[in-house]
Amino acid sequence: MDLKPSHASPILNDPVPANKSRLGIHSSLLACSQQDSPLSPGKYPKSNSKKSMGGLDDVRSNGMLDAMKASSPPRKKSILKGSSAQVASFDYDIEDYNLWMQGYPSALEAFEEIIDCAKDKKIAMFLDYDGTLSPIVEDPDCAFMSEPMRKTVRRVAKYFPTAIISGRSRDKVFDLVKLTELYYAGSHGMDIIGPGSDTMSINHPNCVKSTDHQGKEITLFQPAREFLPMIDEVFKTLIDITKDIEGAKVENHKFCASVHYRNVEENKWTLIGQRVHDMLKNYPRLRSTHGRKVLEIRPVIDWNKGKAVEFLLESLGLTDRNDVLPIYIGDDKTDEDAFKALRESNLGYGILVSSVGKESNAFYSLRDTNEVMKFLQLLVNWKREQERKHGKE
Ligand SMILES: O=P(O)(O)OC[C@H]1O[C@H](O[C@H]2O[C@H](CO)[C@@H](O)[C@H](O)[C@H]2O)[C@H](O)[C@@H](O)[C@@H]1O
Repeated sequence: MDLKPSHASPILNDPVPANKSRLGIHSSLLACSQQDSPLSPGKYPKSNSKKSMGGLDDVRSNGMLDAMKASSPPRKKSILKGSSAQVASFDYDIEDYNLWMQGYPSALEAFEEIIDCAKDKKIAMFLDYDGTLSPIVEDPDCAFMSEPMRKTVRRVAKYFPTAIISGRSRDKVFDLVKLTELYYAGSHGMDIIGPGSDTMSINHPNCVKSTDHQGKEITLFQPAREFLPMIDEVFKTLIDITKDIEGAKVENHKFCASVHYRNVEENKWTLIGQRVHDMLKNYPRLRSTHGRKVLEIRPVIDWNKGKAVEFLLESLGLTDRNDVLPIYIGDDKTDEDAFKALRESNLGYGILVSSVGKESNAFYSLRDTNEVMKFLQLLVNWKREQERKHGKE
């Protein structure tokens, strides 16, 4: 089966990715799409705040402050209709949200549609960590995964090749997830361990041999290895330049570093942004991206979560096949690279975890981590039933 679209994909130029480019996908996936969204281009801009801040300084004039403000919407007490979480409601108009859902249908409600596409295929599951498997909390060190979620992910991995792709360091995310049956990609995919141990070529320039926690020999894929000393240096500098800003927190994720401002007074956000921006002037080979109330400092290399998905699929022997359906679930801007990779290759589905309407390259949505768990459980139950029918259980 031809996995390429029948015409040049408009995806890159399309400002309304979720509705328009649904039309550009391969027919096997298209058959599963039930509706096109009536949303108009630019309906959900990345930022709600005013664009021009008067050009007072770099951070304001280059839009960095806007992005910082928009990076996680303010919470509000009202509960969204049908929401499965007590805290998953935000300061957004509910009608607007429901309209948005027409372009990004709930993966729970569209479950039949999804498994219809999956029934003759091998699902490969890719999961983000923060905001997807664990709810967003104030302290990044306390972003624990619930036991029911862990049990669910373990079951998912029993039936489908499953990888976690996180902005955290590989070690940190493993410490939080604690499941040996998964593949792990840390530092936004710049540190991958997994199927590679058996199939990754050690001759690849970015592969290195190492040992895991149990002393077992493994192969790591680390395309930003040369940046290790630079990130260490930058981590120390970031601690230094934020030490007088109450609530700021800096994390070292080995191939990238994070500066959190979730617990910083909003009137200090510009200051943080400005200092990070100034520091980066000394590091032209680094750049900053925005996560949820976090600035992420990372190497300027052509690598991201989307490339990591492609790499893992290849390492798993799952590329150039028409019987594979990758599904990526994530909540953050950095997950958009993975959604985009799947959308552009017409290979599989991105599912955005969000309680607010925002433009995305995902196909479907889930409101919160509870809905993620429900979706994963449905997949496992469906797969078990399939295997039972085919006499495997
Ligand atoms: O790719 P991810 O696994 O989603 O990691 C992205 C960032 O996640 C963490 O920060 C976010 O979650 C924290 C805990 O809920 C929250 O306090 C913070 O505001 C969020 O930005 C992690 O600490 C970052 O280093 C990751 O880059």
